[in-house]
Amino acid sequence: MSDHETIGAAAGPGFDTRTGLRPDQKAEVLIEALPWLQEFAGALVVVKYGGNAMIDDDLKAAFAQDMVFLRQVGLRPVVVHGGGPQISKMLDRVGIASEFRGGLRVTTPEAMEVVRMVLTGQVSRELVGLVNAHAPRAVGLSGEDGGLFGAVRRHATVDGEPVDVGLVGDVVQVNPSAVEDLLEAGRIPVVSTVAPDVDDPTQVLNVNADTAAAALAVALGAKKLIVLTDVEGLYTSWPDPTSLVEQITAGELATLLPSLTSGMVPKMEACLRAVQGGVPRASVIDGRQPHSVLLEVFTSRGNGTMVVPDPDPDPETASVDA
Ligand SMILES: Nc1ncnc2c1ncn2[C@@H]1O[C@H](COP(=O)(O)OP(=O)(O)O)[C@@H](O)[C@H]1O
Ligand SMILES: CC(=O)N[C@@H](CCC(=O)OP(=O)(O)O)C(=O)O
Repeated sequence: MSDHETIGAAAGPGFDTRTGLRPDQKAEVLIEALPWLQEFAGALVVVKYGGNAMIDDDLKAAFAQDMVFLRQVGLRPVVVHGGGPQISKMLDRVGIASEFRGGLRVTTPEAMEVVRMVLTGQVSRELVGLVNAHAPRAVGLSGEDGGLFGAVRRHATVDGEPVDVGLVGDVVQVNPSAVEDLLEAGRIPVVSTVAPDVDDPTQVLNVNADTAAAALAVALGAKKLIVLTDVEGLYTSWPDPTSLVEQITAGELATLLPSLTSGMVPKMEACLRAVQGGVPRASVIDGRQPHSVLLEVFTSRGNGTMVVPDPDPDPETASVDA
């Protein structure tokens, strides 16, 4: 008899040796989801899946299963994926060094070819395949498809000084109809973040995936933006574990932003832009936790850091916080 079977025999009839839960505990987990299933019925949720959270095959498969679960229970998930580490690995293989300034990859024309190839030809394909292993719903598209994104060259600054980051873009136009058509057809769109330059549409630009996810969430009128990364959330004084932030208002985040560094800058800027653009909630969660998206959407505690709008100064029109 295995350890689990021994525990199961002691725990009584109906004990699930696979999950380690008694029937009443299982029922409790399902019932906890009920108010959230009601709250999110039909909701459009943009989920940004960062390359650093694609750590192993089991985690990626669990993420794909979560997307199918969301769609199956009536939400409308849209995946925007990153792939920073995967791009760096491929650049290394072809002998091109990776350099970041202000959290953005310095993108030469040679690097841009690799960025486009890895995002649309490798990372997107893998995610689409993993989702479709559960249900044939995923369709991959990039910012180039159906006029989804238009971008302008980013004029980046570091410590107030202008820096040249090359072929890096900021999304300034979103035509979400291609994504909406897919959602209407019951699909799960999987979006890669390369975008044509609006000033020269034959030129594609490398858009940070956090930034693109925020622009898409605003354009689609999403109910929530969820950003998966490889830390628990935002720390006000990184890496002090006691400084993890559970909830922060847009105003507080705007004040904190100048003190943030590296990958957290585009991530928190994206959450701020999303909330300022009308998305009611933007959360940064730990993608290293299997099924972190399900836990975020369907449990009372959620996890990570949630960015919320500033409180309404007029108590007459202020709504009760969900
Ligand atoms: N204040 C902070 N709070 C949390 N993480 C931070 C902070 N400052 C820097 N980081 C770093 O930012 C990283 C996440 O950004 P990034 O590597 O770009 O992730 P992703 O690939 O998910 O977009 C974390 O792994 C952490 O090392
Ligand atoms: C301009 C810029 O930095 N683009 C990113 C695009 C991919 C991305 O954002 O991936 P993550 O979400 O995994 O970081 C890059 O080249 O790495």
